[in-house]
Amino acid sequence: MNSIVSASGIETRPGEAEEVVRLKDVRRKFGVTAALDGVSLSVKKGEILGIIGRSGAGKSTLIRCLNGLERADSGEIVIEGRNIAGLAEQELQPLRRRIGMIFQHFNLLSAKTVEENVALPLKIEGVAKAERLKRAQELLELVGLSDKARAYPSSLSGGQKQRVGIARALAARPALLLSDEATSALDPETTRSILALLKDINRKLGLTILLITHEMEVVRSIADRVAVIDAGRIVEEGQVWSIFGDPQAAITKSLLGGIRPQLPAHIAARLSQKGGTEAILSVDLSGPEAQGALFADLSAALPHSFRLVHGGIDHIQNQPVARFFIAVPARNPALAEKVEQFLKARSARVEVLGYDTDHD
Ligand SMILES: Nc1ncnc2c1ncn2[C@@H]1O[C@H](COP(=O)(O)OP(=O)(O)OP(=O)(O)O)[C@@H](O)[C@H]1O
Repeated sequence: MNSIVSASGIETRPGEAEEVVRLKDVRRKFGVTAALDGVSLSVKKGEILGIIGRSGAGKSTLIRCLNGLERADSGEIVIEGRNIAGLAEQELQPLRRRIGMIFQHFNLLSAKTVEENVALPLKIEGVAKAERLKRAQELLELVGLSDKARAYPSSLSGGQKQRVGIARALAARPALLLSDEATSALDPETTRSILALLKDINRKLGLTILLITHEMEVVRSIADRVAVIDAGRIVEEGQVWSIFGDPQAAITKSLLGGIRPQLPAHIAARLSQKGGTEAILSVDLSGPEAQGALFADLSAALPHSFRLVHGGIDHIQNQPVARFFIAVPARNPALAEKVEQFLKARSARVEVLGYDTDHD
């Protein structure tokens, strides 16, 4: 197939978006622990990729391999078309500048003013003072902190400190912004404003962002795609609405437990595997099928065949994502079967969770 070499030197096939980052079979062991056990993934230009995983899954090791602080044992780490695995320290430095980073605890220098903090990456690059202060001003305007240029970090709120962190990360016009739990130390309202800022910058500048987080809400609200890492492996990957709407791996279901409707605990506690008066079904569907009148249609087709127990419709990336729990009379197995068939014909994922005798 024909390939095109773009301005950044990356080969792309026609119709394929340019990849800013590509990892291929990256491995890193610490003793017997495989922190990264064959990770392959890519981030396209202008995309926001979220990486989620439980503690110890390998997220920090992945970030450290990407910014060259950690060496992979094997595999390819390609940034803007260049494999950084195996590069010597001096060769790594200019490539490291192509990656901006923001951190949970901001990592600002307390003895420097806000504008000096923002301009620091440019000072390290040897950019003249007037030019770097001009750039710092532009960036402070972008993050809404022009009036704090001469302030010191200690006088700022957590949200303002993270805005400074974002401005500093963008100073050297990076190809990629790595966000390492950047909102984990912030309250929910401040988190929302920082996420809105990141999304805004992503849209305005076409900035590519890779964010590592244990907060599912962060991924839900700004990421385009999500990859789930577990024991050093990517176990699931796809568009956020699709993965959040229909997670396959047990770890993904568990991580998303707090964000997707769950069967209320008191009902779950009394389910048995047979012998109840009602079967409790989970019904998951996303995309266009989740729109509309599924339950009205079911009611019309099979009157008195179910009762809604719990659930709702969310919207992720403008796509409806529905998860409901329904109770179906168990005395008539043929009816329960028809309900299941009806829902599956509408592309729903249906699972019988158990049987209830004591409904409220
Ligand atoms: N320098 C090291 N020496 C020994 N083991 C390490 C080292 N760094 C990471 N590990 C191990 O590798 C695995 C992955 O660790 P990593 O810090 O990448 O996970 P994580 O997903 O970032 O976890 P957390 O969310 O808690 O920060 C863990 O089992 C960890 O104990």
